[in-house]
Amino acid sequence: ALIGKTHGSGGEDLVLQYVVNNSLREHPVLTKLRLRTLQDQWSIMMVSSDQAQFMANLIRLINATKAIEIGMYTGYNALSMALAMPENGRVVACEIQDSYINIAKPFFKEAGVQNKIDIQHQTAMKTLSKCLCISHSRRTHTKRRRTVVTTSCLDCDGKVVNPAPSDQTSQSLDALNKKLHKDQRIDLSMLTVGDGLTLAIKR
Ligand SMILES: C[S@@+](CC[C@H](N)C(=O)[O-])C[C@H]1O[C@@H](n2cnc3c(N)ncnc32)[C@H](O)[C@@H]1O
Repeated sequence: ALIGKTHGSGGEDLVLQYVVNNSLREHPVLTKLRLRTLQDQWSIMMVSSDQAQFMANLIRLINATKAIEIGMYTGYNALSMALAMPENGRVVACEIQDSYINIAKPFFKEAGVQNKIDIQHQTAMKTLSKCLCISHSRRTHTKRRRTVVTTSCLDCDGKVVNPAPSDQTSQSLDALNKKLHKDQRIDLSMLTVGDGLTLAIKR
């Protein structure tokens, strides 16, 4: 089965199939988690494996020791990032649905990274306000580190390209993409991997 996904041609995308066949290196526990997640009726929400691998490599590249996962679902991306981090690395992962958290937990344990993932069963707003508040108060004491914010930018079916007036999700995503494009405080890249990935790098 095709592991990557795109907004459009999906399983018929031979180039994507080639990319996945020739670059994916999936940890065995990630494979198990992916197969478990595919049994869920909302598995379309899962991050694509090639996108998660890219984010893990980004973590290695900038030696990140902190990541915040907003909406972890069954935890594929959170686990992938935790595996890419050193022992002192921490992924704060929030999720509002406890059924998804319950799926994720045994896989985090099996991969031996449960101590690196701080699961927060609460809304993104609560997690973000807590994390950003802490990082702001620490900024005066520590050396400035590179901050990379990544967001999903295309949604899984590409509706953001021409969002219907009634489609609030795609309208909001489109508004965010346009806002980031104008924001001179960041360097920006929008990638078409998975459901689309924006890299916003604080200047
Ligand atoms: C697209 S899925 C995320 C996929 C996930 N990153 C992965 O690795 O497969 C979005 C998730 O966000 C959760 N969610 C939605 N609204 C939320 C909120 N306000 N706060 C926290 N989580 C939320 C949903 O329950 C869902 O599990």
